[in-house]
Amino acid sequence: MHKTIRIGTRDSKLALWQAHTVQKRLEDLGYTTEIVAVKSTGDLILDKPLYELGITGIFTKTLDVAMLNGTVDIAVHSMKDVPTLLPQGIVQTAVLERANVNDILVHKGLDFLNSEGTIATGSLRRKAQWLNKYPKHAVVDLRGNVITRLQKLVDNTWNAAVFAKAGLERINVLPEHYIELDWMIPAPAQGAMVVVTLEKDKDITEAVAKLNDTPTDICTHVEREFLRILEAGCTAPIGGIATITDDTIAFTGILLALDGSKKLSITKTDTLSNYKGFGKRCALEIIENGGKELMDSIKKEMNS
Ligand SMILES: NCc1[nH]cc(CCC(=O)O)c1CC(=O)O
Repeated sequence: MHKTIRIGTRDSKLALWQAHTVQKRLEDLGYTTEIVAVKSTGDLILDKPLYELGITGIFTKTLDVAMLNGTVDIAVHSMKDVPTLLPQGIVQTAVLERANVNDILVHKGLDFLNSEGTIATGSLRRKAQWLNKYPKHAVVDLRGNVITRLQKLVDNTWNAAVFAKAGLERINVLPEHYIELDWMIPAPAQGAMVVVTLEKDKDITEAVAKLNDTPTDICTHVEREFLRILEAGCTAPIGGIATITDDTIAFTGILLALDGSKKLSITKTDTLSNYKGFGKRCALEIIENGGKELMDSIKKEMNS
């Protein structure tokens, strides 16, 4: 293949780091590439919580359009920002080996943990899990790219804010004062990067497929299947993490009330070769055990 592969990416520092990582991997395989950075709607609207914007795929839509218009050949995304159903004509081609999956708390001292305090996050999942564990705390909204959010934490009186560790590590801004939130269940596919291609571009799809890491592909498949079945197109506080040990795949998934007052969780294992449908089986078990009612009340509250 002689064509230059045009790599579409958002223009945040984290997105560019991820695109450059994919670029290097493709060039190591002998392909010629070029980075094309675009601003996405999700980065332009900073004053509203993400879940109020009412658009799924707010971070990915601009790049989807660029691909379908033929402005770029492939796009690199943080996989957790990608809607579980891709637009017609766009296919998931490679999931890169996953980095750290955990959330961390960046803080100004931890005394508040056992009393009252305020933490900042724009994520329904993080907010609900935080309030479930610390019902006396307040949670305020925090939007913007990683650097903006770190700066807002410095500029405000909040005690702490939650971040994906992978995001801070990648752009080398992990602060000194942080703790691992090993009890918090991450977003499905957190810490994984995905490369999407146009289904009709057989040569490019074949080239990009060489970057796929099978274990990460399988774990994120299970996590996103759990998400897709549970949420059915609506955003909700949902977390999910799968891990592989030898021939076994383990999954933990959660669904919470928006205010953290209810939490449904599931932990299950299966043989690795049964991974297809495993996420769905876990989601159906949650739905049967009170998840349906909880999802209905979340949808009602979000639409009111
Ligand atoms: N929602 C924004 C977003 N998308 C991906 C990452 C970090 C990298 C990752 O989790 O893959 C972040 C920042 C964060 O959640 O703190």
